[in-house]
Amino acid sequence: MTAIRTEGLTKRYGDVAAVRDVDLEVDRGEVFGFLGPNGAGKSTTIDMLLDFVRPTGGEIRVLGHDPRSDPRAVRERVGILPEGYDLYDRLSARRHVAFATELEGSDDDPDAVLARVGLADDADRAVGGFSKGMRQRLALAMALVGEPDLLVLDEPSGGLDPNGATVLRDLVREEADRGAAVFFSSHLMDQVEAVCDRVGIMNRGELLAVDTVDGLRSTSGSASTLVVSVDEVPDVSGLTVTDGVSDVAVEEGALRIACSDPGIKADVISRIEDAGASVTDIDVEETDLADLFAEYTNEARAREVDA
Ligand SMILES: Nc1ncnc2c1ncn2[C@@H]1O[C@H](COP(=O)(O)OP(=O)(O)OP(=O)(O)O)[C@@H](O)[C@H]1O
Repeated sequence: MTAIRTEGLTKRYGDVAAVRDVDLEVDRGEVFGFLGPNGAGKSTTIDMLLDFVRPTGGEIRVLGHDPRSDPRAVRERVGILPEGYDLYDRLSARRHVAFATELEGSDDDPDAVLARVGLADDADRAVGGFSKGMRQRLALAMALVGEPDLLVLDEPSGGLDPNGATVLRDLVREEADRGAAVFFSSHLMDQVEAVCDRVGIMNRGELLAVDTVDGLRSTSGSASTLVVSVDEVPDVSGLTVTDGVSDVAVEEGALRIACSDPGIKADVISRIEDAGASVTDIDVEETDLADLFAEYTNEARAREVDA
């Protein structure tokens, strides 16, 4: 079942197109990472999914409902970790979660929910004394109450230490495995890369690409970079025309060969040897999501400058 579907989703603020013509589909059981630089339109998109902001154009369905005509039906089944959330400093962590269960009409045990986010030992403490990361864990616990069909997490990694980041990753996978869709926005590429089935890259209101991380790697033309150290740099002008090689650079006794086809590496190495060089070392650098993200957003900027 589709958890989120948008068609031509658009939001204008005067001359600013915060979100432009976005078509998006996220399924139940899927973890979808929503990436983009500041001002890309991520929060505006999330706010439209939850009817906190009204679109100026396009269609939206969340869990089969139009949030504009049926916001309650949507919010009842969605667990939300908003960008800015309110906690009550004098109340305990347990009281916060109990409050969320009352609102949801859920019979979840608040202590069990707090244990999932690593706050079991702090259940009785007033949250006024909580650190930033502990507050973030508590807000996440409140979003988990009631087994939502869709989790919408706006920058969920904020303030989390490495242990908290692991807890978050495990929780996200558990929720997807029980059939929930997880839609989260983030600037932290390694978090997104580790946990997402697919990612969408937003820039200046436009959804530039939607794919798996591997899919983005192969369409960007740089799945990985082969770094081949040689005793003497040979003439490799023929290499760039090889299918599967998207770029060749020479750098301090090494050739850096960007490969769009991961299967081309052995062939590339034998061609370097055929050109008369002795290969002294070979290293493979996978293109990470941060590189891909920079590539997509820089390309979009270059197109705008050209236009
Ligand atoms: N209420 C508003 N009035 C006018 N412009 C707005 C409003 N809300 C958002 N915008 C504009 O819409 C664009 C997208 O903003 P949005 O907050 O959705 O970006 P974002 O991707 O969530 O950014 P960030 O990562 O910084 O949170 C920005 O240019 C922003 O200035």
